[in-house]
Amino acid sequence: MAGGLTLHDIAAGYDRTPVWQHVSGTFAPGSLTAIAGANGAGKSTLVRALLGEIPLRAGRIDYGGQHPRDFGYLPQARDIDRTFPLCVADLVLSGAWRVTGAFGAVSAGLRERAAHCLRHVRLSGMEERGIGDLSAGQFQRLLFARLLMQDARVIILDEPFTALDAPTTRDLLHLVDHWRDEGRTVIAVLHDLRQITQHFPNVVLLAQGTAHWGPTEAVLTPALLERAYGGNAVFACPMGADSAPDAGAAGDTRPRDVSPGDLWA
Ligand SMILES: Nc1ncnc2c1ncn2[C@@H]1O[C@H](COP(=O)(O)OP(=O)(O)OP(=O)(O)O)[C@@H](O)[C@H]1O
Repeated sequence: MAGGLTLHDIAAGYDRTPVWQHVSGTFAPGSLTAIAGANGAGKSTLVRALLGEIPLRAGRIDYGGQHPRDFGYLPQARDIDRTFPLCVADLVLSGAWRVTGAFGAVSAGLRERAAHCLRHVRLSGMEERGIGDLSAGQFQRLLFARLLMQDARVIILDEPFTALDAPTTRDLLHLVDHWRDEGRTVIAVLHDLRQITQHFPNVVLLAQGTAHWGPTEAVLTPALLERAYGGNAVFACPMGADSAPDAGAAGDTRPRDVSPGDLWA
């Protein structure tokens, strides 16, 4: 299936006990799927398995003729070293490494495309800035510009909106919608359940060592949420994302309590 991925009864882990097992399902071409679950449920482990970074304990992944190295991938912000001496333009252009090679010449056409990608995320005029001098939100916009530059059919985002203010989150969610409209396959690890119910039609909910996979309204039920997040049925919903009920000032990242009933309000 071009642009799709199918998991056949896979398991993965780091020691003798798998983090999760018996995970089966399809990320269809042009689909938008969230990966959800409590801290430690194995969301990043699933991302690593999809990227081929860790071996599977069981099962197989049908990549539909694609190679995971061609996927667009946005790691968690905490995993990125921003002290590296790169400017904004260099980082965006690095998204085209498949075209340019590691030390390849950059054509005028590629520079024009890079400028277009920066305009798309509202970073025009910052081309010469060092990446270490950007705010967290500007840096995340830059990473999305790099993904635009990469032009991948499959895009995997690991906690893309954590600690972002409402306008930045809204802009980047628009970009995700745009990718879906273009027929790209988007997979995103998210903690904000309201964001998932409002923007992601499909979800993989990791709970108790396996996955519940399907349409979001069929998976994020009170029973399965309780299975995933434990007995008190109250969930942290990061503020700053405009999806939070009574969202406060931009940049306010205090946790908020949201009950399962609120999710579909
Ligand atoms: N490199 C590793 N070596 C050993 N154990 C690991 C490694 N990486 C993760 N784990 C363990 O695997 C389990 C799943 O971790 P993972 O990071 O996939 O969870 P997560 O759902 O992404 O968590 P979070 O929401 O906190 O980011 C955890 O118990 C974690 O401690």
